[in-house]
Amino acid sequence: MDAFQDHYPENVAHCYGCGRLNDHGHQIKTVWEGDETVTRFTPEPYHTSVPGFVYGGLIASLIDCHSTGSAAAAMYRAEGRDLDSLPPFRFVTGSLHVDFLKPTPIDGPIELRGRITEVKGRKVVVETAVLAAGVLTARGNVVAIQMPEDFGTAKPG
Ligand SMILES: CCCCCCCCCCCCCC(=O)SCCNC(=O)CCNC(=O)[C@H](O)C(C)(C)COP(=O)(O)OP(=O)(O)OC[C@H]1O[C@@H](n2cnc3c(N)ncnc32)[C@H](O)[C@@H]1OP(=O)(O)O
Repeated sequence: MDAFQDHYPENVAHCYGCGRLNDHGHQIKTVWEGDETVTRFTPEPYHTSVPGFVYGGLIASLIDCHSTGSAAAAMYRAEGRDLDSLPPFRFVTGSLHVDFLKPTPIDGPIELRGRITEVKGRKVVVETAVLAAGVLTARGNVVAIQMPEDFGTAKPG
């Protein structure tokens, strides 16, 4: 099955976390499983924090891009639109909160399971459970905001 990220327009497909065109990035892939969004990622040995465990910044990064992708997919779903239909929905991170509940073992795949808890205007809130071998090790809460037309061009105020 195609992942959400396979449908990102080329000009937003370079993100370090989720861009399919970023050779150095994580290139995560997220799909619907019922009402949950799911990303599976296998960490490399160099993603270490304490030996044997995953670096927390990687977990935050995975939650971040899993959530922005989930937000876009949720908005398409809410409008009954195909992921390739135009104009495309693009979401950036307004807020990223992570609770690290337990060390995450590095020796196997990590699963992120997201639930959409709010869709309002340009905002989508995604809650994500991070599991390693079925054990909940972290929880994320992301407020994703539809990218403004002038993103990156507004002058600092
Ligand atoms: C399938 C195809 C999909 C394509 C997708 C490709 C994506 C690829 C990209 C991948 C990216 C990967 C990920 C990355 O790395 S994204 C890179 C990291 N993120 C950024 O650089 C974002 C920088 N910030 C901004 O540009 C602006 O501040 C944004 C756009 C976020 C909001 O500024 P804007 O002026 O536009 O917003 P608004 O004031 O009209 O508010 C609108 C609503 O939002 C609510 N709000 C705002 N901020 C926050 C906050 N911090 N916490 C909680 N809520 C917040 C606000 O209360 C309001 O809600 P409500 O009052 O209506 O309820």
